[in-house]
Amino acid sequence: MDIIKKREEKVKLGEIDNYGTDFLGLLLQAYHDVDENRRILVEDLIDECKTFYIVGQEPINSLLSWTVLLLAIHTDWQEKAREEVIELFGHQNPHPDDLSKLNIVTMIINEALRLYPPAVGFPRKCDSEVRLGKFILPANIHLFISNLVAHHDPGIWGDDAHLFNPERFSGGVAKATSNNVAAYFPFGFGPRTCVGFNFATMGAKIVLMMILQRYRFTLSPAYVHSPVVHFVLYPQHGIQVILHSLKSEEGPS
Ligand code: HEM
Repeated sequence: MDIIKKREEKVKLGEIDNYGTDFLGLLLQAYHDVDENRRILVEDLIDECKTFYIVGQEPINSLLSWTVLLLAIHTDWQEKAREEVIELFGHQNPHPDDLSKLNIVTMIINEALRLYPPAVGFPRKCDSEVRLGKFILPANIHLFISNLVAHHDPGIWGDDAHLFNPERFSGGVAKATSNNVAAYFPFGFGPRTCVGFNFATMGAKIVLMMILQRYRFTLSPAYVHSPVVHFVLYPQHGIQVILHSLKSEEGPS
């Protein structure tokens, strides 16, 4: 509330002439909208801030944790990813405009999201009776649509569904799912699909690349595999890896 009040105060005192063009600014404009029908309540404003604060961090932390685990085990893919990053960016910080050039890193992120989707599913309610394949779903039924289940279905992904194989995404999602793209939905689908999709994948790629530029990592014997769902899918006991600085490997410079 402090941040909100400070911004409102600045507008009141004429220090700034609008609430700002960032997300909070847009929410504040909606809260102060002169048109009653468009105006939002202070509770809505606070709820939106809470939602973005939580969903803006936890799922990305989850994605990065599982990706680091997978690459600590599959060091061949870690090496391939590092080669790609060094070739594209050298030791410079990656620039968001160049992320579309990434191939291997994108395949790895896709595969990590398949095996360990941070949001393992989402609830839906049928407004009216609907046919879903051979099922008739009655009105008002509550459903939990699990991407975790779909992402591990050998009928879609093949016998290696449970294995880490980023190569399956080399031709994109359509090829990986044999043109059944709805079978892969780490960010949901339809009108309520994740609004943070681009931000999340961009952030995760940048952090991963910055780690790859600086460290080789292997799995610590202390690691105990125990994925649990508590809002997101996270490693209950953390992910212990051993970092090897690439600077020290290169020798003194
Ligand atoms: C790896 C990271 C993320 C994953 C896997 C993820 C996944 C999801 C999923 C599965 C949904 C439900 C979609 C549906 O009901 O169809 C969702 C909704 C949402 N996500 Fe994300 N998310 C991630 C990051 C983010 C970030 C960074 C933000 C914001 C900065 C964000 C904001 C939202 C919001 C606001 C919704 C609700 C959309 C609505 O109900 O209209 N997410 N996300």
